[in-house]
Amino acid sequence: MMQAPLRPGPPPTSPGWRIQLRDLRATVALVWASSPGHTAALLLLSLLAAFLPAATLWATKLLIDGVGEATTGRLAQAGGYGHLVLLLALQVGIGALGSVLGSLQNTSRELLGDSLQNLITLKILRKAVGLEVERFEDAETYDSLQNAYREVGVRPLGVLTQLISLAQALITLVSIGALMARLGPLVLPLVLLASIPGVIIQNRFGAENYRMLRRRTQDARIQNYLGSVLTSDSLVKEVRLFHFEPYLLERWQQYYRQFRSQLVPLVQKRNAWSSAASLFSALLVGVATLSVLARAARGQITVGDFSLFALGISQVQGQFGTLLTGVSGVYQNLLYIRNLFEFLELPTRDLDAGEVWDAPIETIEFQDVSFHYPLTERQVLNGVTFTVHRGEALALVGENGAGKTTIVKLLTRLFEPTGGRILLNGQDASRFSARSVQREMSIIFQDFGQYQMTARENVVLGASEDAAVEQAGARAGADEFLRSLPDGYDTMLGRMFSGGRQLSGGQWQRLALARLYHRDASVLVFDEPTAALDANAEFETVSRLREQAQSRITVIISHRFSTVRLADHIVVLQGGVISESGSHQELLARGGTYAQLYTLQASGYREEAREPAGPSVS
Ligand SMILES: Nc1ncnc2c1ncn2[C@@H]1O[C@H](COP(=O)(O)OP(=O)(O)OP(=O)(O)O)[C@@H](O)[C@H]1O
Repeated sequence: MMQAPLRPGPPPTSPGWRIQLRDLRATVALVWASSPGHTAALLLLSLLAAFLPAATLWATKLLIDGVGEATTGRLAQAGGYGHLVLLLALQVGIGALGSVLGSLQNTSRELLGDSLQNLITLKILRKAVGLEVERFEDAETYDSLQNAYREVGVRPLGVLTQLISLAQALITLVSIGALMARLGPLVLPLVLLASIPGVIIQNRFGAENYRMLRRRTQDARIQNYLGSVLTSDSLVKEVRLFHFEPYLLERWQQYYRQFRSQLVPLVQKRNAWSSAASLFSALLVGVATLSVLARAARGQITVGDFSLFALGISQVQGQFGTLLTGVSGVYQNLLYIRNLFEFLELPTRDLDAGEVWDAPIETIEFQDVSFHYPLTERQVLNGVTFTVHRGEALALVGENGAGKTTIVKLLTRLFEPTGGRILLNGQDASRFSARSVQREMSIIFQDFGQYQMTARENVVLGASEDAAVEQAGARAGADEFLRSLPDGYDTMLGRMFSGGRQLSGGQWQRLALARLYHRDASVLVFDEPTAALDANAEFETVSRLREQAQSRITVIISHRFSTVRLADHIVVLQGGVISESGSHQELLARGGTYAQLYTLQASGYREEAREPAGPSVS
């Protein structure tokens, strides 16, 4: 059965002409900015080349007329043999000039395309850096990013090339048209008319193709995801073990079949209409040829004139087609480029806006903080109030989805509260720039990064290097295994690149801890710090953490009560509301949720310890 897409794709959009005009200007400016020299060169060379077809036709006509005279014994009238050779040289010269111009044009276009691709990719990456973290959890942003990337390579250069082709076609058409006008008043209009149906068909189906692709964006993303699950190194074990492959493959194919069912009628219809247009065109060209033949029969034109007509038809049709499709091609390219601009126009957050915070954080105070994620209504935090001082460890406890990580996201200024205030050393945090506050914080997230880079890069993350790298490694209990790697801290990690050493889950986590310690921050945040560590390692890590937290504020999120109990202050969250708070002893004495959960987990350990046959906790 066909699976419904997760969400419907974005509707096809046709921006108004004002937007199109603005995009056109922006595109030309973008191309120019990427390489002014190559853009100017391409423009000049193309305009020069636009005169060549007419020049070739005229030279050919003169040569054929000359040859005609010569072969009928009137060489002297043709200007003599020398003149014929001169005409031939002219024709060959024009051809040679055409090749030189063409080659220079190609060079400029290729280099311009490369600079442009680089500039746009850089713009996209810079944009992504400035986007709100929330955007990355939003499917639409992903679509937008994917659409933007798809357009990087060809579209903007396509617009410029088409604009140049338009000018080029106009020049060529006017110059050849002037030559053809000599063959009778009807010839040129008939030949031009013959080009119109083909162009109309091309436009109509081009627009339909665009709409189909845009509708498909979301499906293509799901299909890509399915493919990536099938080829992922981190998922391969689970996928094999659960025999997930047939289902994934089938779904992947379903998306393809759905796309195919739209593609087939489109291709068939387009080709049927195209052949009808060709027939019509051939008919009109036939009529035009008849009128020229009639003139020839009356002796009103020369053989050269007829050759001009015969060779000129395809030129005129080609250039007229370029002229008509050029306009719609620019229009269509601009539709695609809108995807790029849509992404580049997404609002960014200025992380440096506000006063600069440059002191250690001594107290953090949540005052009646509430929060709902952007684009959602549901309050995930409600009236959250607590204070934590330097030297203290705060633990956040609660079931999945209670709001623990959200508190951390607010604390670390990835998001701003929608209600209430967060005070740092008694001052409203929102006054200060997010980046300057973040400098005082170090964090290890539940889903911390495993960067496919060297161990050293994993620890310093671009910060200037010093001896503190090894110190941080030692504090995280990672120094020993990192030193034992082939190149020590400079060993490439992960499987993605050749020569990379894969670490175990616990080792990666220790490396992330080293990263956390490496930043000399006054607030340390541990979101599930010990999830991938064994019991010994957990005890070691948590004890070390307590030792090192004396002059800092430590915030710990954990489901393990053995970790939580070490905190000075424990906040229990239920559905985004604090249900109780206090020290471990206070909460136990209170006999509330915390006490119940603690007793439950502790009894689990005791049971296991008593029962030798049961699973051991090692
Ligand atoms: N980006 C988001 N957009 C909308 N809702 C979100 C987003 N992230 C989290 N939520 C919702 O906010 C609530 C709190 O999530 P949060 O991640 O803070 O929980 P948690 O207590 O850390 O859970 P866990 O123990 O599973 O990590 C959940 O109901 C979750 O569905």
